[in-house]
Amino acid sequence: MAESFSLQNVLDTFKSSLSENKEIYIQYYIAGWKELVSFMNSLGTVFSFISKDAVNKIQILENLQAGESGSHYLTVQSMVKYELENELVDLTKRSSHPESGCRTLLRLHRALLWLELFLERLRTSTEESKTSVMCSDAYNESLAQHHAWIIRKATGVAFCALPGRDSFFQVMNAGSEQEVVALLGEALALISEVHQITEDLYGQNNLLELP
Ligand SMILES: CCCCCCCC/C=C\CCCCCCCC(=O)N[C@@H](COP(=O)(O)O)[C@H](O)/C=C/CCCCCCCCCCCCC
Repeated sequence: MAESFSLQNVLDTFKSSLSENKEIYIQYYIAGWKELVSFMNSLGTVFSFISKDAVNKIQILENLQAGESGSHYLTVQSMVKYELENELVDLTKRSSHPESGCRTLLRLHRALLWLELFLERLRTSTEESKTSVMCSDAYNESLAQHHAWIIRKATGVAFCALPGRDSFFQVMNAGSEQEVVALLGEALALISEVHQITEDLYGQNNLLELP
């Protein structure tokens, strides 16, 4: 398991991603994902195909931030405005802008819903609950509808290799079970807020189905 991983770190980075006026700083949003990916890497090579895709998407966003138009990629709101005003988003099929920031962040945004559903299941789970079941139920309610059959199959296999509930509670590094449950509640409120702000922004701009 990743030694330095803690749920508090994830909570802190997502907290930093929200500005006073509820804009989302891409740098911290990405940092939250990096924490999660480092945890996933510690679970074994069966998860490599998932973490490679997440890392690839994080890298695309980091490249945009480091590029000559980087100042427009400060927040999700400024990115959406800039890319739409400058016609930098493929809206109906992938063509001239296959790796726009809007499209790339949408994939992570959908995965954030999976995370929210999974953590909520963990929070309310009992000793008998199976992480593989919680994880695949959350996946089926969120990301699965956006994935091809082959990805759904591979993902199902990977879920079977997940460690048990006790290991998850330990790796969160948040103390006793009651403390973990309390911290999960706090993290969930924040993740849900970040998700909802992005969902509303993308919905208002018809960006929720970007190819
Ligand atoms: C104590 C905390 C517990 C929670 C720890 C969670 C750690 C999760 C870390 C990272 C999650 C990975 C995020 C994956 C992003 C996937 C984006 C995506 O949907 N990509 C697909 C579409 O992209 P395009 O082809 O349109 O560019 C792509 O096809 C996907 C390929 C790989 C499979 C993605 C499966 C995602 C499953 C998410 C569950 C992860 C389970 C990890 C369990 C710890």
